[in-house]
Amino acid sequence: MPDTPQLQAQLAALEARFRQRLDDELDTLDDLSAQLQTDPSALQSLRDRLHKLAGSAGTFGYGELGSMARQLEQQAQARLDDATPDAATLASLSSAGAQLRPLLQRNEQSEAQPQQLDAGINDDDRHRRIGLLIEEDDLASQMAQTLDSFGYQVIHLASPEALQEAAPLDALIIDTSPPGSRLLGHPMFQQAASQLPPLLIISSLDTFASRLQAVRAGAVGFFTKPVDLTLLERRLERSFNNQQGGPFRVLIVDDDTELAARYQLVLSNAGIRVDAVSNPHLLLEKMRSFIPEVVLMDLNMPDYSGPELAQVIRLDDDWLRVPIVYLSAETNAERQMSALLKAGDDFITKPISDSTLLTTVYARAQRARMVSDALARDSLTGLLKHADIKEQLEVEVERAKRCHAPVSVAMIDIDHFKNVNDTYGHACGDNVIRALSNMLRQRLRKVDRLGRYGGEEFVAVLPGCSSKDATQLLESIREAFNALQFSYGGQQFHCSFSAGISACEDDEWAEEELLERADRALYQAKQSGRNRLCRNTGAAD
Ligand SMILES: Nc1nc2c(ncn2[C@@H]2O[C@H](COP(=O)(O)OP(=O)(O)OP(=O)(O)O)[C@@H](O)[C@H]2O)c(=O)[nH]1
Repeated sequence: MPDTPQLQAQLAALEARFRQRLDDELDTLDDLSAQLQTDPSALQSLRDRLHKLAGSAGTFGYGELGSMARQLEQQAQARLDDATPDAATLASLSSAGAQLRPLLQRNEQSEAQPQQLDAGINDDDRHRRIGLLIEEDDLASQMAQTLDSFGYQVIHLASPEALQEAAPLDALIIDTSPPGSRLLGHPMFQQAASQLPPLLIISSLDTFASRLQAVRAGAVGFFTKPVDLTLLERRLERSFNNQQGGPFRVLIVDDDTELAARYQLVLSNAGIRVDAVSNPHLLLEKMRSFIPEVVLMDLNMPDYSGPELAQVIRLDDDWLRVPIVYLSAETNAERQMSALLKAGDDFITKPISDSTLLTTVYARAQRARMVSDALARDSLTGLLKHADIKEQLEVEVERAKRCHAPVSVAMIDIDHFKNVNDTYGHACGDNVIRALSNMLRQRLRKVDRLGRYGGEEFVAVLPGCSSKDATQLLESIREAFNALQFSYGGQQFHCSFSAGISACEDDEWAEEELLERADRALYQAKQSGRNRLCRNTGAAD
C-alpha cells in the first residue's frame, strides 16, 4: 500500500508549515483585536483573517479552533453589516486571538498523547452543548435534568443576546409559548440558518401556522406542550447524525502506486481514511478488512480492466451498497457508458484536480453512508441492527490488531423488562428501550459503535478502551439509567440494566470470542442479582 514514508513526510511538511503559520496568524489577530479598540477599520481585516483561518484550520486537524474562528468571523461580519455598536460583540472580537490560543494548545496536547486520546473514555468527546432559552422555570429545570442525564451540557440563556456569549452551541431549544412571545422575531433569529445552531422550538400551539413559523425560523424540530422529552432528545440526536460516524473510508484500486499516493495524500489531508490496492488479487481481501464506503477504480490496468474488477466486487451482495467510481483519462462518452453498464457508478476524468476528487468522493461517500445508515438502523432506536453491529465489531477488531490497541465489547440487557411491558404496556416499554439507547449514544464517544442486538439487548463496541476503562464508563451509565425516572399513567418507576464486558487487549482474539465472553459476563451479572456489571477478561474463567 502506498503509505510511503515520502507521503508521510509530505503530509508532515504541510502540517508543520501550517502550524508555523498558525503562531504568526494568532499574533496578527492579537494585533488587530487591540487595534480595534481605537480603529474600527481594523474590523474588515480581522474578519478576513478569521475567514481564512476558519477555512483552513479544520483541514489540518485543528477542528475546534476552526469552528471558533468561524463563530468569530460571523460576529465580525454581523458587526460589519450592522453599523449599530454592540458592546458584547466588540468585547468578544477584541479578544479573538486570546479565545483561539487555548484551542491551539488543547489541540497540541491531545496530539502529543495519541494513545491516551484513543484509550480515554468520553473525555476526548466534548459533551454536546445545548442552549436553553426557556422562561418557564419548571420546564427549564426538568429539561436540563433530562438532557444532563443523557450526557449533554446544558447552558441556560437569559435572552437571545446571550447566544453569542454561549457560542459554540450544538443546538438551541427555545420556548415560544409564553403569551406575547416575540422570540422568533428577535434579530438574532433573523440571520441565516447556517449561522445558528440547530433550532428546536417548543410551542403551546399545535397549528399549521405555528409549525410554518418554526420552519421559517429554520427549526429542525417542533414540540408542543407537554413536551415529550424522550422524543425531543431523539430529534436532537437525529440533527447531530449528519455530523457523526467517523471519517469516510475510501479504497483506491490503481496499479500506479505514485498516482494512488497522490490521491491518498489529497483525501487523507481532508480527513478521509484511505487504503490502496495495486495488486488486484488482494482486492477482495482488502474489501473485507477495510470495508470501504467508496471504491476509486483505475479503468485500465495491465492485466485487468476496471469494469472487470468492478464486476468481481458486484458479485458479492455485501458490496452492493458501495459506489465504484472510475478514475480514467477516457473522455469518450460511449466508452464511459459501456464501462458503467457493466458495473460502476461514476467517472472522474484524469487529470483530476484535487477539488474534483474531493467533491466526488465526499458526495458519493455521504450518500453511501446515508443509504447504508437507513438500511442498517433499527427503526425504534436508530441504532445499528444486529448484523451491522457485528460487522462494526469486525472492523474495530481489525483496526485494534493493526494498531495494537485494545477494544472492548459490552453487552447490555434491561432487567426484568417483561415486567415493564406487563405493568405499563408495550408502548411504555418501547420508551424505556429508546431512553436507554439515547443515553448510551450520548454517553459513548463518537468512535464507539452501538447496536440493538435484540429486543432489550444492546451491544457497544469501544475501540481503544481497556476492559477496566469500559467498566468504569458503563458503571456511570448504569447509575444514570437507574436514576432516570419514568412516568406512565401517573405512576413513576425506575429501570436498571445488567451488562457483561469483555476486551481484546492483545492481537489474538476473534470478534466471536469477544461477543461470547461478553454474553457470558452478562449472564453472570443477571445471575448475581442484576443492576450490575461483570467483566470477562479472558483469564481462567
Ligand atoms: N416494548 C417492547 N418489548 C420488547 C421489545 N422486544 C422485546 N421485548 C420484550 O422484552 C421482554 C424480554 O423479557 P425476558 O427476555 O424474559 O427478560 P426480562 O424480563 O428482561 O428479564 P431479565 O433479562 O432476566 O432481567 C419480552 O417480554 C419481550 O416481549 C420491543 O421492541 N419493545
